[in-house]
Amino acid sequence: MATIEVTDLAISFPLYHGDARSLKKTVRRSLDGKLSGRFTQDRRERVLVQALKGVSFSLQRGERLGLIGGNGAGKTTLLRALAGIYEPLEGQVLVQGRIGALLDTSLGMNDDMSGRENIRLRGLFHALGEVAIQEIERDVETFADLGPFLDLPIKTYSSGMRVRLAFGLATAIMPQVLIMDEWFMAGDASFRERAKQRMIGLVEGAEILVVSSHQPEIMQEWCTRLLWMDQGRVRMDGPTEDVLDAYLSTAG
Ligand SMILES: Nc1ncnc2c1ncn2[C@@H]1O[C@H](COP(=O)(O)OP(=O)(O)OP(=O)(O)O)[C@@H](O)[C@H]1O
Repeated sequence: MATIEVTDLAISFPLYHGDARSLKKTVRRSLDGKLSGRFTQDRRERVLVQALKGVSFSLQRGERLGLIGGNGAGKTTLLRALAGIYEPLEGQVLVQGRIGALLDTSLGMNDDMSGRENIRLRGLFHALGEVAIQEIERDVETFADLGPFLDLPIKTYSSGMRVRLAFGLATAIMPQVLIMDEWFMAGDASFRERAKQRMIGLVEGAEILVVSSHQPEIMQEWCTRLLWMDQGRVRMDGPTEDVLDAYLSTAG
């Protein structure tokens, strides 16, 4: 059964810079000699940006969680930590269930191969047999609706075409936990409607969705619960309408 358990998660990034000493000085000067809550230093005196700090929550089967918050709040870092791309510096991320991550359209794709070849490659990666691979190929072909482009190298695709293929693929081999950036809900209205139908199918199968978005309408449409991220911390966690009301009233 799919579950997510995040406990006291902290992630930070060292600030490498051409002139690290002057960067450190600038940070220090601007903070009146002290490092603020968002910046720390490690033992090697490198300046670190605290992308996430003290983040805890758990998700059960069937929950659709939205991440909201301003620029740099930590949403992308949290999605990447859930997908296993970033290792926690402190705390724990426990994800049970097969993960599908829609964070980057080039993730797991070979640019020189055609859409069809990429579909087959994904099937082989998941150790599927020929019959199952053919089924996925038909399914993604119909969903992505790329016409003759399906047999051309994906480096010839527009960004919207890549999204269609990546979305189709990630949802064809059913993940139990779907982790997604709002970028993937881009595309024309008819694609969004079909993507929504497919997502509803996934979530109604009692799996978990975690999605990041700046758009309140997307949150209302897709999520049952919101996590409001602010400066790398969870500012509020609750039902979509409650958190959205509080967030929008602060944003003014
Ligand atoms: N690879 C990186 N190197 C250094 N700092 C980073 C890196 N990735 C993120 N950060 C920092 O971590 C913090 C959180 O960034 P993150 O991208 O998670 O925010 P976000 O909420 O997704 O923002 P946005 O809505 O603008 O995309 C920011 O202060 C950012 O500068």
